[in-house]
Parts: sequence; structure tokens; C-alpha cells
Amino acid sequence: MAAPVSLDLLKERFFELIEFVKSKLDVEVNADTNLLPNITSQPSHQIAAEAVTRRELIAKLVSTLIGTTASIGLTYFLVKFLTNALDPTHKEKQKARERAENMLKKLGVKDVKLSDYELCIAANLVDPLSMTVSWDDIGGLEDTVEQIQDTVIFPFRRRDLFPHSNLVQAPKGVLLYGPPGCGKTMIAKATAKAAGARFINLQISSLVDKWYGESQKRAEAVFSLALKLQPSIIFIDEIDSFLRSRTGNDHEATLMIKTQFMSFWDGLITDPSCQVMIMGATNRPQDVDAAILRRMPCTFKIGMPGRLQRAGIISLIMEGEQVEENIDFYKLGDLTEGFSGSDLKEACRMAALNRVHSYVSEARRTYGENYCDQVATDMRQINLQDLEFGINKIRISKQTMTDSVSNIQLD
Ligand SMILES: Nc1ncnc2c1ncn2[C@@H]1O[C@H](COP(=O)(O)OP(=O)(O)OP(=O)(O)O)[C@@H](O)[C@H]1O
Repeated sequence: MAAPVSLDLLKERFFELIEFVKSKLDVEVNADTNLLPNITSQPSHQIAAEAVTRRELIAKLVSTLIGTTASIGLTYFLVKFLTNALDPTHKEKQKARERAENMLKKLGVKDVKLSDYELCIAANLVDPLSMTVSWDDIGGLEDTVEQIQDTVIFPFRRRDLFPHSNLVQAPKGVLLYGPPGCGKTMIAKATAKAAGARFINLQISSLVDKWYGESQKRAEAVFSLALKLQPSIIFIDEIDSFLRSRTGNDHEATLMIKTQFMSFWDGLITDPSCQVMIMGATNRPQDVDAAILRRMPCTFKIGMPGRLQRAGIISLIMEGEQVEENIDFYKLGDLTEGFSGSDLKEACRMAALNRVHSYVSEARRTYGENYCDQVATDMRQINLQDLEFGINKIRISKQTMTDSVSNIQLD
């Protein structure tokens, strides 16, 4: 893509050029006139004719110059206009650029010059203020969290302790795998926060561009941006869909992006001083390209929570809510067999809403349709029945989902 040139700058240069040529012309004409009295060997009408021809020549040259400059400028703007008009994603790109500039301000990034491609990728940066997840918010995964702290975060933050070791290095690739909704994204964000790293939540759609060669440039920009903003973590959710095993049916452009991605990744691996890490998450590790898996030597399984883990997650989610004191979370752990972390969160949300719903029903009965204006001072706490209600709701909706999936498969 051509470097952006502002209209004002172009105008300024154009007028400068005209001024320059005009001044040259004045000098030439004055020189001609000054010469006239000294030239005695030529008849005066011949000298005058020569001066006129010379002036005409210069005038022609100037007009050609102006014409050429104007047509180059016009062609540039026409091509730019047509390219933008033909590109349906132009507005999106513009918005992404604006978003990225705002985000960089929030991140306090100054004096870092980013290319157009890097700005496009910078739209994937996560606002540090929205990264509220910390280790304390993750329930039931204490062992995994401890391993990540020791093997990933510690060497990432304290490279200085292992300057000559080839064996103890912060991994440049980490894979989190396991069923959906079990906390992989939470762990990735908490890792970035604990590592004091910038978090690029790479949306694969931001790499896709219909123009030939553009996608490769964006793939390169992912790495150059991460290096400019290091320490940084590039997070790729559902990495299997982007970097899946290569087959003969792959489109040539897709293959090129993957190959390029891997070669830039190798660049990170061979540079011991860089603080950039790629973290991938997948529900289908078996679909990830073997060459990619090799670049992610550090893998963590984030499985479905067991009974005790579920009890821990529910009690963590309910922390800070108005809950009755005598709730038996172990019992809730028993009742939630087959629930993921996100199912548990949803069940707790349903429980909290059930409490509001029963309050509203009661208030409507007492105060009529103006119940909304009555002050809520006597809302009861969330109790076991609310939680059982929420769990039941989620179980039914999970069952309905499973049934409809198996019906689709039968059809
Ligand atoms: N271990 C956990 N502790 C507390 N909350 C959890 C846990 N696991 C999941 N959750 C809840 O579920 C939500 C979804 O979790 P998350 O996005 O991290 O799952 P995921 O494994 O990345 O899912 P997916 O594979 O669908 O992207 C979280 O926002 C959180 O509310």
C-alpha cells in the first residue's frame, strides 16, 4: 500500500515548485534583457527574436511540468479513491486503525512508530483496564496455575536469572487445550497480567485481506508489533481453525500465511532476548498442525472440573454476592456433574435472577404495577433453592442442545 500523502502536503509541494520555476524564469528573462545592450555583433531584431523563443520555450517547459505534476497528483487520488471504493472493508479498516490508536494511548505507548499493517493488528490489543482476571478468579485449577507460574511466568519475567542457559528459557509457545468453557481464555489473560505483558488477542479475521500479498504482510505485522510492544503475549483462541493440519485442499494463500507465520515464529524462538510468547487455545488439539505443536512445547490440559473443583468454582463465583451462609457447596458440586466452568457461571447467574424474580413477583402482588418505585430493602439472600433452580435450568438447556445436535446429525 502506498504511504499516505496528505492533500495539504501535496498542495504545498506543488506551489513550491511553481514558485521555484517562476523565480528561475524571472532570472532568465532578466538575464536576457541585461544582455541586450552588450550584444553588438547581432542585429537587435534577431536578439529580440531569440529572447522571445527562449521565453516561449521556458513557458512551455513550465506548463508541461505543471501539467505532469497535476496529472500525477490526480491519478494518485483517483487510484486511491477507486481502491477504497472497491474495497468493502475500507471503513472497517479505518475504524480498526482509530481503535488501535486509542488503545495505544491507553497502553501508554509513546514514541513507537507503527506501520499501517501494525496499526491494523493493534486493534486486537486488549485494554489493560478490561483485563480484570487474576489467578484468584480461577477456581479449581490450582495445580495448573502453579505450573504456569513456575514454568512460564517466572522465566518470562526473570530472564536475567538464566542468561546462558539453553534449557531454562521462557517458552515461546504455550498451548492450552481442553473442552469449551473451562477457563482457557481466563488463564491466558491472567498469565498476561501476571507476566506484565501486553495482550494481543489475535482475531484471525484481522489477518484476512482479499488483496494478494496483503495477508502475508499482516502476518508479519503481528510479530513486528509484538516485538515493538514487548513484553507481549499473542493469544490465538481456537488455534486449530487457523493453524490446522495442512492438506492438499488448502488454498495457496492460506498455505502461504501458515508457512510465513511459522517462519516468523522461528524468528522469536531463535532470539533469546525477545519477550514475546504465543499462547494458543484449542478444544481440538488433534487438529492442530504437527509443525505448530512442535513450536508449542509447553502444553497444559484444562479439563472438565471434577466434583471438588466444581464446588470450588461455584463458591468462588458466589463470593461477593448476597448468599445465605449455610450453603453446602459440596452438594452443589454433586449436582453439577458434566458442567463446565462457564455452565456453572450461568447456573449461578440464573440463581441470582431467580431471587430477583421472586422479589419482583412478591412486590407486584403487594404494590401493584408501581412496584418499581418501591425501595428494595427487604430482598432476601440467594438460597440453595435458587442455586438448584439455576442448575436445573442449565441442565435442561444442555440436554436440549445435545438432543438438537444429535437430531441434526440423524437428519
Ligand atoms: N475455572 C474457572 N473458574 C471460574 N470461572 C470459570 C472457570 N472456567 C470457566 N469459568 C467461567 O466461564 C467463562 C468462560 O471461560 P473461558 O472463556 O476462559 O473458557 P474457554 O475454555 O476459553 O472456552 P472456549 O474454549 O469456549 O473459548 C469465564 O468467563 C468464567 O466466567
